[in-house]
Amino acid sequence: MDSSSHQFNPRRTSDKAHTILCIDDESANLKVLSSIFRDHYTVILTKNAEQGYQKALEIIPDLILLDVVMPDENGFELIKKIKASHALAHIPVIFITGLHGEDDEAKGLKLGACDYIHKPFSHSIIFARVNTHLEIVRQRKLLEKFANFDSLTELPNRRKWQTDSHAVWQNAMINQQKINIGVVDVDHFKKYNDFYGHVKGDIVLRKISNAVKRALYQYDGCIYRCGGEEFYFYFPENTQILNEDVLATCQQAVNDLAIPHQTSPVQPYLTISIGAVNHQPCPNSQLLEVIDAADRLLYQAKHNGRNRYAYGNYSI
Ligand SMILES: Nc1nc2c(ncn2[C@@H]2O[C@H](COP(=O)(O)OP(=O)(O)OP(=O)(O)O)[C@@H](O)[C@H]2O)c(=O)[nH]1
Repeated sequence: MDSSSHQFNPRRTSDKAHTILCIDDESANLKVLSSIFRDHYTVILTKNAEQGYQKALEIIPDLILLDVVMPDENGFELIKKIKASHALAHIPVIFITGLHGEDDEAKGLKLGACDYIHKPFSHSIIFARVNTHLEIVRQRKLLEKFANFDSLTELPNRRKWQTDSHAVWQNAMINQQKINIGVVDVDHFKKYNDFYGHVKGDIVLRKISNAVKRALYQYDGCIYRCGGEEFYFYFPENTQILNEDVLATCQQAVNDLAIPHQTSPVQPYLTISIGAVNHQPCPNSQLLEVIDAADRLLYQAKHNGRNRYAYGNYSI
């Protein structure tokens, strides 16, 4: 390895917001890698494949620098495990190795590595290459954020609901756990917009969604913006508190904001209505039917005067 300086201007990814996991059995190599990157990134060092794999699962790094020749399990075996893991497959892996053969390099790239760097390496070149891959990571994260989050409320959006709710559903089915699924809707929001204007409407939508989010988080619940002023949520069955109390907490969190709504026939402040069901997912039940049931209960809550929740069990 040469010791040429790597003190050139790092790009936007150099704010220590990223974590690099280095896996190499040679302490001297780990030391050099650490010295190259530690001023710009969080660097985690591990000395063998198993330790590296466990650490990767624990911290989910942004990039992995991986040696090939190591005792016990080599880097080629480890990358297969990484690429087969749902949690780790997306992480870019760069081989740093003394194996210079064309076949080895081709094998490493075919196994899913995004780059293959020969030892001895230039400090400035490895730094530049890692920077390039971390820039791609940064852009991928940004894209994921745009795709999965609502820009107004910063809540996860309908697309994210579709993936998360499916996972929550499957998990509840496997663990024989009941879940609560519901719909929140702001009361007389059209009247609010008409009277106060859409800009204020946007601001209060953000306040309301944040209040419900904070309330639900206490109970491991999560809320998603799935329509204009309509939000879907779930929270697991909780042995410490009645499910209906969770709904009452959400309701109260919005009432406590005391956002004036002069033209509301319900209260002189903004309120929400909630429809929610308790359900044990099973192979014969479907998420869409459960949401429909929650929606019917929401309608009931609206019909019965708003600023309330309607809750029930849903079984098939
Ligand atoms: N400011 C703002 N308004 C929104 C947004 N999305 C939807 N809305 C408004 O939300 C209102 C929803 O109106 P309706 O569906 O008639 O429902 P509502 O007036 O809340 O009445 P109920 O639901 O029956 O209590 C409409 O005026 C939409 O324009 C948004 O992002 N910002």
